Amino acid sequence: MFDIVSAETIREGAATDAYFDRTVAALDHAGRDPHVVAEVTADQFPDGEFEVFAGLEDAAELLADLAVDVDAVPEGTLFDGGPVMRVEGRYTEFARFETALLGFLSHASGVATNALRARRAAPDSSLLSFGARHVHPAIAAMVERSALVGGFDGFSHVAAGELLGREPSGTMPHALVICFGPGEQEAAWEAFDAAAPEGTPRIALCDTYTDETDESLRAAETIDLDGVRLDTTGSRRGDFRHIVREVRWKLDDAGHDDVEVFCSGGLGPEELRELRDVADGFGVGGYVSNATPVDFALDIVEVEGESRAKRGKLPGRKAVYRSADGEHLVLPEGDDAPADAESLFEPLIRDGEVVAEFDVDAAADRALDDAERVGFGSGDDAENE
Ligand SMILES: O=P(O)(O)OC[C@H]1O[C@H](OP(=O)(O)OP(=O)(O)O)[C@H](O)[C@@H]1O
Repeated sequence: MFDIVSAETIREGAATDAYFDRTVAALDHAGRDPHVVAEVTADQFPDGEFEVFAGLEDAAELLADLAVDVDAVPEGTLFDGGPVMRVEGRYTEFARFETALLGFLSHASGVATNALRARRAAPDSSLLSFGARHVHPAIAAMVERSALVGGFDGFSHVAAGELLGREPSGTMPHALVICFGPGEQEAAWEAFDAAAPEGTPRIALCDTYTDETDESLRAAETIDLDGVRLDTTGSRRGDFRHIVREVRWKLDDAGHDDVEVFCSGGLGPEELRELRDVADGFGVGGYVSNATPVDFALDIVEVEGESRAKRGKLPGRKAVYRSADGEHLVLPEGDDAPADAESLFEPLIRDGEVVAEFDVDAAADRALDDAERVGFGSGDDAENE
C-alpha cells in the first residue's frame, strides 16, 4: 500500500482534520446546525500582490452532491485579496470538507502562479512542465493541469496526459545516451528516431559526453532533427547564454537553421528572461512543481443571516469586482459598485449540482489577460520569483 489518501476517502470528507469531526459531533450533541456563509480568502484586503486562482474543478468535484450553494471567481483569475469562493449551507454539511477544499485550491493556485511567472518571463517561447519528478506522484496531474492554467504549452507526465486528455511531451533522458556509451551518441539518436512514433518531434539531448556544439552538429547530421535540448549540468554551465548562442551559430553555419534549440535544468523566470531571445523553448521543472501553496483560509462570515466573524476577518458576505485597470474591489454584497467594475463571482454549485464548466485553455487566457492588465510577472516583481 502506498501512503496515499484515496479519491474515495477525499470525496466522502474523511480527508479532514480531526477537529472538524469533533466539531460536527459537538454541534450534533448540542442540536445546533446553523445556516452559514463561509468565504475562502488569502488576504482580507487587496494588496496589489497577485496570485492565480486554480484547483476549482477538483473543488467542485469535492463539494458536488452536498446541500450547499457555492460561488467562485473563475479559474485563471488573478486575485490580490478578498474572497475567491463563497460556500453557503448548513455548517455540518460541509465542515469536514474544509481541509481538502483548501488543499485543492492552495496547492494548485501556488503552482499556477509560478507557471504564470515563468510564462510571463518567456511570453513567446515553447514552455513545457518537467517537474513531476519533484513531487508525490499522486499529485502529478494537479501540477501539470495547473501549469497549463498558468500558460504552459504542455507537460511531460504520461498519466497526467491520460487524465487531462493531452499528449505528454518529451523525447529522451541522458539515460538513453549513457546506455549506448561514449562515441555512440549517434546510435542512441538513431534508435530514438527509429522507435518514436511519426508525430513525435525529433529532439536530441546534446550534452551527455562531449560539448553541446559538438553533439548538436552530430545529431543534426545523423537524423532528420527538429531540435536539440541542452540540459547542461550546473557545474559545467559557465555562461549558459553563450553556450546556447554558440550552438545556434554553429547549427546555422552548418546549414541547420531549421533545428530549434531547447533548454532545461534548474530554470526559473530569471534564466528564462536571460535565454528567451536565443532559445526556442524551455523545460521547467522545480520552479513550477515546487511552488509554495497559496495561504487560503475558510472563514464563516455570516450565521443565520447575521454578519459574524472572528477577530481580524471581515464579517458579512462580500462581492468581488475587478475594475477596468485590473484592481480588485471587495464590497459588502448589495453595495453599489463603480459602473466600470466587473463582478467576478460566478455560480459553481447550486443545491449540490455543479453548474459551472471548466476549460483549461479559457483559464489560461484569463490568467494571461489579467497578468497583462495588472503587470504581473513583468520582471518588476522579481523578488517574488
Ligand atoms: O531542473 P528542473 O527545472 O527541475 O527540471 C527537471 C529536470 O529534470 C531533468 O533533468 P535530469 O538531469 O534529471 O535529466 P536526466 O534524467 O536526463 O539526467 C530534466 O532534464 C530537467 O533538467
